[in-house]
Amino acid sequence: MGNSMNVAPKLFQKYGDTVRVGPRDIIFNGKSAIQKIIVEDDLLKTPDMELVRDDINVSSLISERDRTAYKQLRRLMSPGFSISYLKGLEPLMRDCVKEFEEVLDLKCSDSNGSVTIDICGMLSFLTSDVMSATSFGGSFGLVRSNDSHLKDLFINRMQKTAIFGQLPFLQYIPFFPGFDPALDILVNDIIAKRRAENGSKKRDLLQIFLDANQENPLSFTEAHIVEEMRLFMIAGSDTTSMQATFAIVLLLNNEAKLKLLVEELYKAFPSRKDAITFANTQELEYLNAVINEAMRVMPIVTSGLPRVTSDAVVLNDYEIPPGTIVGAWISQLHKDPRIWPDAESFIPERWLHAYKGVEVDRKAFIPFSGGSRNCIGQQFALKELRLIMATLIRRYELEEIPGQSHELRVWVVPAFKDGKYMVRIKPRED
Ligand code: HEM
Repeated sequence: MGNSMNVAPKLFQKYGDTVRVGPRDIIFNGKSAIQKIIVEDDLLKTPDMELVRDDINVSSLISERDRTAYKQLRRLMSPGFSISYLKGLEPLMRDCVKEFEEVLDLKCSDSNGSVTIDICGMLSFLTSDVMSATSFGGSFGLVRSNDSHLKDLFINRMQKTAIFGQLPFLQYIPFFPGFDPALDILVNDIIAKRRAENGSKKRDLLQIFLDANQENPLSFTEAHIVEEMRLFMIAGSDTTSMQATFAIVLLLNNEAKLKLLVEELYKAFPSRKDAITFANTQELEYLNAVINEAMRVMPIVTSGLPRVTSDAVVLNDYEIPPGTIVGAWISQLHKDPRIWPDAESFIPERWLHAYKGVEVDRKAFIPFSGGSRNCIGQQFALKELRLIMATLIRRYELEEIPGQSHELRVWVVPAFKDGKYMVRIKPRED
């Protein structure tokens, strides 16, 4: 798994847009095949989605495969991602970013003005604080405490779930470490605290889960609440933090592009103290172009989106039989030189006007997937990315520590092989 992001592109290069990688397992590149798999035919997720479940009988928004049950879940959770609801989350998100800034400022002043930090680790703490603050009733405070303990509980559980899903016998081997009960204790404490607050009803994801449980305690059980919280914490934190880190890597390695972004941000926020908000970052053209281009060149979804055919379907001129696993490689599509001139290069300008005579083809850019199973957190993530990027780039000078490897490995999302990305950071003058 760790190296699949590097193997698949080589297979496509060698064999073309359709590569059979197992008896009933085919990976696809090409706009029409990917659009058909993900959007037009909206094929079902694969049975191995069950591997991300703690308990095979307890599904979540991410792992539910049955179309009817999935629709009900999605309808239940959609209010938690509506535009008006997201607007209400802004103060909570901004408080987390403000805390991040205070911690950065303190680190700089304690070190005579500038400091070397692992920006990847710090952003991962920040996005976990944002998820816990906006969705589960209170920030974990990881940025302030610099203690990864709470986050590790979620990550370790995810890893164990995947290991036990593939090698179930391990659970029965004496002394093989099982699930750490600390995660359940943490989540159950959060739930108990919210139930005790009965009077002041918050309208966050946790409350949506609790209300669903109160209405239908048999179909949306306590175990479902825990499962949703666990998976939302994972889907909503390291995805955004890694994408922000990748945008920084690209900017620090493309000085001219960084300069253009800094200019746009100085114009929008002449003083270092100017408030950076959802509204005043939404329309910043170059910032949005940088974010799109970073998602294209260094995406966090680096494996194919796996789906399974229920009927025969024609993809890339091949008739694919029912019961075949078909992988839609969006990361490959995003770098297809037939669609993107200078596909491997970081060129935010292509999002502003035709580049080398070619307008961006929006149907060839689906970083949040499409169809019924698209990312429910897309708008949440974009708003968060704009706040984080505008804050970091407007308020700090960043410089990459030279000689670092940019090599990646994939677990749930890609991570640096060295586990960190070090930058020198210094508050900007006004
Ligand atoms: C840059 C950030 C993000 C990217 C690029 C991203 C990308 C994606 C993609 C490609 C999928 C579809 C997977 C598939 O089709 O198999 C997905 C699903 C999902 N994402 Fe995101 N995501 C991001 C951030 C978030 C955030 C912030 C949240 C929550 C607040 C979130 C929650 C989810 C959930 C719950 C699903 C499953 C949806 C379903 O199956 O109905 N994501 N994401």
